[in-house]
Amino acid sequence: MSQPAARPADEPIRVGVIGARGRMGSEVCRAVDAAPDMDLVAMASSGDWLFNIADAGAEVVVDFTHPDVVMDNVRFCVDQGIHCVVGTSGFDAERLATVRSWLEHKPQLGVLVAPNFAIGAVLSMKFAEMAARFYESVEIIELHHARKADAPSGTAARTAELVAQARAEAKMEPCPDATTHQAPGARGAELDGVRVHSVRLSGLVAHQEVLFGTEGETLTLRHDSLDRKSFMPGVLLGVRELLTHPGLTVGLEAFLGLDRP
Ligand SMILES: NC(=O)C1=CN([C@@H]2O[C@H](COP(=O)(O)OP(=O)(O)OC[C@H]3O[C@@H](n4cnc5c(N)ncnc54)[C@H](OP(=O)(O)O)[C@@H]3O)[C@@H](O)[C@H]2O)C=CC1
Ligand SMILES: O=C(O)C1=N[C@H](C(=O)O)C[C@H](O)C1
Repeated sequence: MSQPAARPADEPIRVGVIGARGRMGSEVCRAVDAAPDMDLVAMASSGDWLFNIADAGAEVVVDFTHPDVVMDNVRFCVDQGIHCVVGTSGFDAERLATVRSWLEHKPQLGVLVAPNFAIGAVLSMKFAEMAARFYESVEIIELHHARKADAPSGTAARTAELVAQARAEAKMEPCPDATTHQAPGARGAELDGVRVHSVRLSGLVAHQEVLFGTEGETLTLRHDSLDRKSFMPGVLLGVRELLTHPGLTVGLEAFLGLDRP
């Protein structure tokens, strides 16, 4: 089984992109191309042979594909000893545990799974986690472009998970909700006890509101990605940091120093 080779620090990082023709993948190719410390050595699209990426000597792969195929791509990278930055959505606890198990025998290899690479989205998730214990009610509204394949978004699922953990630690009751009559879906999906509503609208990119409420006040945390360029600094940071962060990292927080109190 391959391990990543020791690398000279002053050489550009050799990066491959899977999903290179997609909305995110094409933006990543442009960002990597423009980064002075990176070389874009391989681009794979659906139907392409992934071994081209290994043959090109990629050290780090960036994956923006589809929840149905991403696990095969990560498995390929781990088998080939290539670090992997994963932006594709669809990761639950079971998938993360599987990736962790693949990495057990690869002590030098890193995989980053980040539900959202935009700094404001990462901060918003952090702020939601902080606010959760102070408000009896919370609901999430995520709003995306109409071509998005999955609902709810990976960001909303992660936000719900973080909020639910904070509420459980504070031993809070379920959110109050007296609804007894409703049209199917009117109250959204329930994730970890948190209601999540998904809007799909042409013209949007990626947006989220976390609504908190308690006696006499509400707090709304809103983040808007208005352009896919908003994700690029985070993706490039992930590529650089993975070289020195073996194992599975979930979320960009650790690479931004936001995992510390
Ligand atoms: N973490 C983050 O910050 C962000 C995450 N995302 C996530 O990234 C993913 C992609 O989003 P987006 O770029 O909008 O989607 P797109 O549909 O625009 O792009 C996905 C691309 O992946 C290609 N693809 C599908 N299967 C394979 C495969 N087996 N091997 C190689 N390429 C493949 C598709 O090709 P084809 O069209 O030919 O099938 C398509 O070009 C989604 O899960 C989305 O939620 C999006 C934005 C930010
Ligand atoms: O599909 C998208 O566009 C996005 N997907 C990610 C998600 O599902 O959370 C990140 C961001 O919201 C954009």
